[in-house]
Amino acid sequence: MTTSPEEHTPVINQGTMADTPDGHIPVGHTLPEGEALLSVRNLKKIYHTDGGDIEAVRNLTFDLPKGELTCLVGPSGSGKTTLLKAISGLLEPTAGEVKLAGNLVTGPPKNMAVVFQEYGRSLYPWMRVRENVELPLKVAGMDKAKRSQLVDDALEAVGLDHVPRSYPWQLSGGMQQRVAIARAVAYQPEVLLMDEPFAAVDAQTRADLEDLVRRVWKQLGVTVLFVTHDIDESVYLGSRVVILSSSPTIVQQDIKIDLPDERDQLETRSSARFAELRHHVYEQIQLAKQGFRPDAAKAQV
Ligand SMILES: Nc1ncnc2c1ncn2[C@@H]1O[C@H](COP(=O)(O)OP(=O)(O)OP(=O)(O)O)[C@@H](O)[C@H]1O
Repeated sequence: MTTSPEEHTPVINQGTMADTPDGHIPVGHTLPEGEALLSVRNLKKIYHTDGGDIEAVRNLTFDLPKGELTCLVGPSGSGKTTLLKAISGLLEPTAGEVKLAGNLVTGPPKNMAVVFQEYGRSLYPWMRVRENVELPLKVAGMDKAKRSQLVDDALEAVGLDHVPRSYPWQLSGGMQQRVAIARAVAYQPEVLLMDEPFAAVDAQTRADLEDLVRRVWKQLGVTVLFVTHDIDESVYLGSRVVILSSSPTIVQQDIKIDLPDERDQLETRSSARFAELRHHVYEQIQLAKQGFRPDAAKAQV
């Protein structure tokens, strides 16, 4: 039986950000000039390879308002990493643009930090925890007293103030990822991009790290874009979930997550609303895997 995404729409509450009555933010919806911290417009990426062109991202448009925690989910190979690289200025898009606070992104922006999945490769093994966290601040030319205070605060925020002199390889995987998060936090970015940061840690540690991200997000008021292929994680973490289609990628659906702001691994995940939202996102991902494309995309060949 063929299904359409409309048939899978859950009953979702009224939100605040230009959303439709059922809680969906219309695909391609943009905020008025000046309201978005990060704007992605008609972003397209084609990889030119010896074996031919690979159109990874076809046309992506969305805005991130300041202070929101948005999760991006999509099937494997749907272009999540490609998108994040383009947003962080590490990859030049084939067409379209990314703007951060109104400025065109053409290289890694100063007010952005990225946390990758592979913490083992993002930390310098010959530097102690404290030095790893401090490094971007040093590179930015910050004075020693201020650096020291920011590193102390960041290590405390991630619960690692007891191991500042350890080397990364002396720590567990979860602790190493916390060092990577501390480094991003100390840098005080306006936007924090996270690319499947917890994919390589065990389930218990992952739950702790999810709560850490929500805590840090609230404390700092930072705007977060969190990429994951884990549906439960996207619903638990986000105030909004953007669902990507399979490649060549477009936004398939954009939904508000109306769970209470205070989240708890046991309470939230066992609530009826969590189950409903999870079910909805799961169905959308299944549709994406089957090659479903929303109406708005059918005209985009
Ligand atoms: N450097 C590259 N050269 C050629 N093709 C690439 C390159 N990087 C990615 N691709 C292709 O672009 C598409 C999107 O890949 P990407 O890694 O961005 O997806 P993803 O959603 O992050 O995948 P995953 O969920 O497996 O991490 C895939 O078809 C991939 O094979």
